[in-house]
Amino acid sequence: MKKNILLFGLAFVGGFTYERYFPYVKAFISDKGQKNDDHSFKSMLEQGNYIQPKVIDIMHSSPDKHFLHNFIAQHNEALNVFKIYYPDKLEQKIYSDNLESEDKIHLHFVFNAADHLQGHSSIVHGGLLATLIDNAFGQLSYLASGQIPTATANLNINYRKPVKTNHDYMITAEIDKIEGRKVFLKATIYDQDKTICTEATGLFLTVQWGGQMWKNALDKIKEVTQIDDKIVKIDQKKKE
Ligand SMILES: CCCCCCCCCCCCCCCC(=O)SCCNC(=O)CCNC(=O)[C@H](O)C(C)(C)COP(=O)(O)OP(=O)(O)OC[C@H]1O[C@@H](n2cnc3c(N)ncnc32)[C@H](O)[C@@H]1OP(=O)(O)O
Repeated sequence: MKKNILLFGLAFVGGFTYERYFPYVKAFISDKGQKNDDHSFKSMLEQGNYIQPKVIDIMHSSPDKHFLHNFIAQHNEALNVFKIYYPDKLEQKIYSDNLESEDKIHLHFVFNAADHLQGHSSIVHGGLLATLIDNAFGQLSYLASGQIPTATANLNINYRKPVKTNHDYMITAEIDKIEGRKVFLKATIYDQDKTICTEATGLFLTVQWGGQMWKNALDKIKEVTQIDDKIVKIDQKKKE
């Protein structure tokens, strides 16, 4: 009888652990994120010591619902390339203290949109560019405000040149200033010749929404990956 209870208990705990962690483990060991590792900006980002945290690939593959990650990044035919790069010094701060408001932290997002994301023929839909920039601002402001969720209060976009499908582009997002709950950001989309195609500014405000959801997601990922040890440093990888 006791043995049966013990077996039942073990099965229950095993099932719970499997249910909770397996999707993350699967995402972590999957090579999904490695398929589109090459792009036009790779050597430039390597020289600038930008890293590509593995956690981002996990977020793209995770079962947690998120608009961009689930709708676009996971759609096999939408983005030929979608890679997020953080500066090395940001990596050390993600799970610890706040970024200093004066830090000019940059995040870089490299993307190459497939034909499925065109508006006019061979031109990436402007709404997609707004989404990518909004999401970049959302990540950066979340990290810059010490992992407090933020909401878009204002987003301005100047579309200077068409962004073409099936070409590599880079979004650079940075903090302009932080004043209390207000995070002011700016972003630029460059083509492979470093020509500016799109410029944006944004105002994000810290809010009470969904903080626990993001915290839970990051905690789960952290537990599975022991993130501090497993973040992939592309410059180190290259030297190996
Ligand atoms: C390891 C890596 C992990 C990464 C992990 C990343 C996780 C994280 C990723 C998340 C990535 C998703 C990113 C999606 C981002 C959205 O899509 S959010 C959804 C779209 N946005 C919305 O729905 C917001 C709708 N608006 C609102 O709810 C409210 O207007 C707001 C924005 C919360 C502000 O309302 P409030 O809190 O009542 O603030 P309020 O008192 O009105 O204003 C405060 C101040 O801001 C100013 N202000 C407010 N609005 C404006 C405005 N539009 N323009 C100028 N000033 C304004 C006010 O004038 C006031 O200024 P002061 O008088 O204090 O100087």
